[in-house]
Amino acid sequence: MTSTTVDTPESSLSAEIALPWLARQSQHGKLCRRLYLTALADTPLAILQAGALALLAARLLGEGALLPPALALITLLAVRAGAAALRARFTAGVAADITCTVRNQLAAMLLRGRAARLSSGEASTTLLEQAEAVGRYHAGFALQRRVASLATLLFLIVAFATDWIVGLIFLLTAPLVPVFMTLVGTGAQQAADRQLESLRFLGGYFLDRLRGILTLRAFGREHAEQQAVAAASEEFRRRTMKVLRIAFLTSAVLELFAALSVALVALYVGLHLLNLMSFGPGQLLDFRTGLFLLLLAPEFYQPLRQLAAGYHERAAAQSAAEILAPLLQEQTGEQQASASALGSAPAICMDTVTFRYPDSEQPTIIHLDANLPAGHCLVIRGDSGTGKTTLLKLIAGLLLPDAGQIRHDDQLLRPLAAEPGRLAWAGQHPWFIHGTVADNLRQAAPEANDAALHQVLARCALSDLPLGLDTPLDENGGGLSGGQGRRLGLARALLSPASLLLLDEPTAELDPATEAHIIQTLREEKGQRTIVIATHSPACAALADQSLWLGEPPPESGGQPDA
Ligand SMILES: Nc1ncnc2c1ncn2[C@@H]1O[C@H](COP(=O)(O)OP(=O)(O)OP(=O)(O)O)[C@@H](O)[C@H]1O
Repeated sequence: MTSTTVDTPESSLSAEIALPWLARQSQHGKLCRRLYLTALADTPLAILQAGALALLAARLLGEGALLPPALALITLLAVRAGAAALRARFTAGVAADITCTVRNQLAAMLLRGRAARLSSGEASTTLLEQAEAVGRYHAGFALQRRVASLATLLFLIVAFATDWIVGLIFLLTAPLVPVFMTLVGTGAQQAADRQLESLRFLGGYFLDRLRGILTLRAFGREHAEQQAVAAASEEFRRRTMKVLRIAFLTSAVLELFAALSVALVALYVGLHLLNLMSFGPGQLLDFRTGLFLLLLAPEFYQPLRQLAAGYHERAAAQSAAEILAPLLQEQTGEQQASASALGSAPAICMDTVTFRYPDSEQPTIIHLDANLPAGHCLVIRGDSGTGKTTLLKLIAGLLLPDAGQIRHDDQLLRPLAAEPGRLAWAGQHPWFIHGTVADNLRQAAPEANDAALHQVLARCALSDLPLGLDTPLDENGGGLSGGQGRRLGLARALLSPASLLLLDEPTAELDPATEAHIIQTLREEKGQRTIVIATHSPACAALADQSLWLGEPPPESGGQPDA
């Protein structure tokens, strides 16, 4: 059997393992099987079609009824066209299914904040382009590789059974395809890697500039940035063209191989039919058999040509898998660690927790220990940049410690998505949906009635909003002042039924009267929920049942952290 499996020397083992692993996540195994069967069905249909056409031509030139081979030919053509249409449909279905599965898993991972190492642009490129490359690879090249192996074997059996010299021509020329693909493999992979790198850069760069467009205008940088985006786009175009050039070159050279091989078979058959050659089984060759072999030749190379045409899909998917596989495997590990949901207010235990951002040389949190009983309030203090927000994210499970453990109620921290509503977060820069104040509050409690919404607004000193619950908001909180936006974020957290509240600077930039109002609200929450607050405010710090200093301890604490 002529194997068409291609493994370039630079193949990364992790990527090769990851690609089938990703495909197995797909729920639609049935669709994959149907695709495989319709793809396989083409080979026997092609052989029968060549046989029927040769018989019809022989009868046209000689004797015999024309109707049976003509009917058989028409039926085979129709069945083959139907199988091809079904195959195209199943291919699209399988590719979409795998892409969707990969996207869902990535999205879940992003929602849980496991993408600290990915910029927004990279994350969007990963979600859109790379997930699609993996889907295309599994429905295209990976499947065609298996189909081409079996089809090649079947054609060889038929060719050897009909005329061993034609069988030998097929056998000797078929390996040219995998050999050539191996030769172009290194170049194709490098080009695909560079294209992907360029796309990721362009995605991140463009998104960042779009976000900061007002700032860029304020500093008169629009033109310079426009040129920089154009340069990045041009680089991406150049790299894409290189990938396409390799893809076209591969296809063109393989077309040439296939044409030469078909010509060789035609020469052999023609010389024998004209009695210009007198060796091998060809001496006994009649017109019908000769035509059958001639028609079989292009069909023999067809699956291999299709394989070669999709070779760049493999390079693109392999580049994508290098990035996707570690992310998704990390997620599986987390899923296995997850267990049952927590009940009411959790106790929190931090055991020698250490955390370092991937880009930083020094850890932000080093060997941190703390024990917070259920329903208590922990206040985290420290100078700016000492890691208060980072610690809140660690407690939320949005970041994972590099060493040590964080436990909620003696159980290892579970992913947020596994227990929606377990905790509520009010950050320094709350995110809002485009809608009204009521729409945003109901993100936390969809069933809450207007009275409950008014009550929570009052508790957060927001009773005087111009249009009350109908005040319109945009994504950045436009429609409210910065302080009102932060308090609305707090109101949303308080409205949720979460048993753990994580609050980042809830009283920052408030006048003393409003701060006292908010502190009173938070005091009322103590006991019912476990609360962790990061703050610079001494008044807010008075809420603490326990406090934790990050960085240099203040002089009044006697030089000791007061955890
Ligand atoms: N995504 C990130 N990647 C790399 N470093 C980060 C990231 N986020 C924060 N840092 C760094 O980690 C350190 C702690 O940041 P963090 O936001 O936790 O500080 P903080 O104590 O909450 O500060 P502040 O009081 O100003 O809000 C800072 O030095 C910051 O530059």
